[in-house]
Amino acid sequence: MEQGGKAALGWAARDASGHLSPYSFSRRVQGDGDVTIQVLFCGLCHTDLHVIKNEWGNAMYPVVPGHEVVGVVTDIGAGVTKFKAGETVGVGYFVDSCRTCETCRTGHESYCPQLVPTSNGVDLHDGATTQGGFSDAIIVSQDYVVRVPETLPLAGAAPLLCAGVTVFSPMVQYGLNSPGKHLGVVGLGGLGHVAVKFGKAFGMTVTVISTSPSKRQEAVEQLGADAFLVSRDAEQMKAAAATMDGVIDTVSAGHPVAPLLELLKPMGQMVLVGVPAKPLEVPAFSLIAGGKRVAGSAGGGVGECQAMLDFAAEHGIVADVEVVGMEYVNTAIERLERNDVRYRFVVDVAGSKLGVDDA
Ligand SMILES: NC(=O)c1ccc[n+]([C@@H]2O[C@H](COP(=O)([O-])OP(=O)(O)OC[C@H]3O[C@@H](n4cnc5c(N)ncnc54)[C@H](O)[C@@H]3O)[C@@H](O)[C@H]2O)c1
Ligand SMILES: [Zn+2]
Ligand SMILES: [Zn+2]
Repeated sequence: MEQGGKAALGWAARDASGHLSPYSFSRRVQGDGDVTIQVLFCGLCHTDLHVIKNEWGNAMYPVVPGHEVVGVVTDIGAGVTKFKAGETVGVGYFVDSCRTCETCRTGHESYCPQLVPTSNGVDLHDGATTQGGFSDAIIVSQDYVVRVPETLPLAGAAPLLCAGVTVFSPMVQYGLNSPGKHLGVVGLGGLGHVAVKFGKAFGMTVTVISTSPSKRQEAVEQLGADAFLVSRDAEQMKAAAATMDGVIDTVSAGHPVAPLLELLKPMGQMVLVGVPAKPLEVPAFSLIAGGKRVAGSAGGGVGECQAMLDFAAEHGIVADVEVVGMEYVNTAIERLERNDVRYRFVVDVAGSKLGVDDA
């Protein structure tokens, strides 16, 4: 903990149990170009779950999760021109990057080799572990903060900061945003349900591919999907073979990829955004026959995130959320783990008593 830091309160994971508890810690002092943000709402992304349970082997405990932050600017440092106190803003998966590499210079900051994740990252200023949005306030350089359009409900907007831009960015990059094209969305969770909404707003035909037949009705009737395929039903999958221009795969655990590649038209594009801990099996033949393409995609740049929020506001898109208090977060984590959420938990951080260090 650096000297002279700003006292902060949050909830942290101390070990791989998946359990969070109150944590008092210190944030860096607001510097030139920084904004101080009081956290209002913060979404619970499956990435938080992977990290706090150390499923990717990179947890630096204690970890305060949370990278789908909506808050209000309470203070600004010298030289801040983009934001004023009182404005509603968002912070997503990362809070800093090198600013000079090719990806930073071209607006693809999420691919910077020195990317600083909002939570469980290493602050370029002082080497401290970054602590995320499950806390009272966060201090971020203005260059990594976005404006939340006034018309968006705040709790529903929070998941857009990660889930939203993570699906929006590759959809735009791979041309999966043109009317009339057919998009497959695999996994109907936090990322997947927002992908369906963006796909429909782009004027596409959207098919959800899921292991849970029970999600059919909600996918079609509530989210507006055009069709629903049960991935374990070989006949349904066969009937849909070679019909899709793109498939976006949001699944968080190991699963067969070859049957999904069959859904693509020749030269179709699959985009992996889900991050199962173990490698996926991609048979060469499934790619070569039909000249299919598989890409990965991580988050999106700051400019893309702003464009996504503006598009969401224009089309009235927010995530479907279950808003909970911080005292419920451990139950929320357990429920997320068993896929029992429609479709994102969002913690009402400002409305919760964050408590004091119990360690
Ligand atoms: N690429 C990125 O930048 C990025 C950003 C955010 C999240 N992620 C990753 O994306 C994944 C999804 O995140 P989320 O927040 O939407 O999670 P989520 O838990 O809300 O949704 C995951 C979905 O996958 C489904 N699923 C889980 N196991 C499955 C299996 N074995 N077979 C088929 N379906 C299965 C679930 O039913 C659920 O619908 C996670 O791995 C997360 O870490 C990546
Ligand atoms: Zn995330
Ligand atoms: Zn960089």
